[in-house]
Amino acid sequence: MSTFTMDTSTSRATPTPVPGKRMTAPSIRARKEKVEGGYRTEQPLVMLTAYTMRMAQLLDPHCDMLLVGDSLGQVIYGLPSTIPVTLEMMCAHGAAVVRGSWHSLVAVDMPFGSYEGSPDQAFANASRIMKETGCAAVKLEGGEAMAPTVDFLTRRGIPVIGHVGLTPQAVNILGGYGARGKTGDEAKLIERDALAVSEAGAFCIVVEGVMEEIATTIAQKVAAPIIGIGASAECDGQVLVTDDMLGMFERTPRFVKRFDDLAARISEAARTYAEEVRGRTFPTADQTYRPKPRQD
Ligand SMILES: Nc1nc(=O)c2c([nH]1)NC[C@@H]1CN(c3ccc(C(=O)N[C@@H](CCC(=O)O)C(=O)O)cc3)CN21
Ligand SMILES: CC(C)C(=O)C(=O)O
Ligand SMILES: [Mg+2]
Repeated sequence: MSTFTMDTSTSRATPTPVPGKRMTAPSIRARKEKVEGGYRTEQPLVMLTAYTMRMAQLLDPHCDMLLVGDSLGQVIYGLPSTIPVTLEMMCAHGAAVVRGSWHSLVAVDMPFGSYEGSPDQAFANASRIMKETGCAAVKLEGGEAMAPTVDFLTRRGIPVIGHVGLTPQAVNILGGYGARGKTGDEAKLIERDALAVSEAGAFCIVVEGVMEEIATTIAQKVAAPIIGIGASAECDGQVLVTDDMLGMFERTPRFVKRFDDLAARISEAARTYAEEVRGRTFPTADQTYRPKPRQD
């Protein structure tokens, strides 16, 4: 069954729109229910990162949400951290991912420096991201300090995903990418951050690189679904960087499971191609334009 049609007016491969089928911020939020003693999620939420149209097409049917992560700084652009990532990069890749998806909610990371200054700055840049990409939500890093900004955006029509625990844009403050919440005091701060962002209106929260105990507490206490990355199975959903999960990266954090070894497969394909070009065994007649033999 073909899921795509070619939109000839733009010559772009675009998904056939299915009205009303795309996941929405309220539908994600509603996956978590109030029960006695806290909150729980029946079926875990599935999120992966995507940066390109074609990858979005392939991942979209299997996910609830696609995240255009600022990890594209490292993954796509070879930058040393997410700090140098620009609004222009996020908009370009965000638009590509929206064009390649029709089912998953697409969220775009707000890059470092585009939202921390004030709620006004955050609104100006988040609305630009939504207008230029067609995404349904933005994600921003930070806890209590960002709660007023999360509140400001959500009251003005912008669904927000929070991100607490290991927040990579704060790498220069944290001093590295080590797991967070190893002391009781730090654990309390991360819990307060998640609660503050949830109460400010975030429809879900990414919790990254924290001890399992914290994830257990937060998942139970916080109304917004908790999407974990390196935060144990106690979360309401999981996210990974797609390139990590496909085995495209040499060195990956401990929390990554490799579901494939694409790096090895790509190297092998390139090696075979080079061998055949050099040995003149590619191209063959099948890949060569020749006049058709006459039919009469
Ligand atoms: N490819 C990729 N995957 C990610 O998960 C990711 C990015 N890029 N870029 C943005 C942030 C940065 N993240 C990172 C980066 C490194 C580690 C890491 O090296 N962790 C080590 C422990 C490091 C330490 O203790 O200092 C580990 O073994 O888990 C973890 C998360 C998560 N995000
Ligand atoms: C790892 C996820 C949560 C992220 O923020 C990113 O890909 O930038
Ligand atoms: Mg990010």
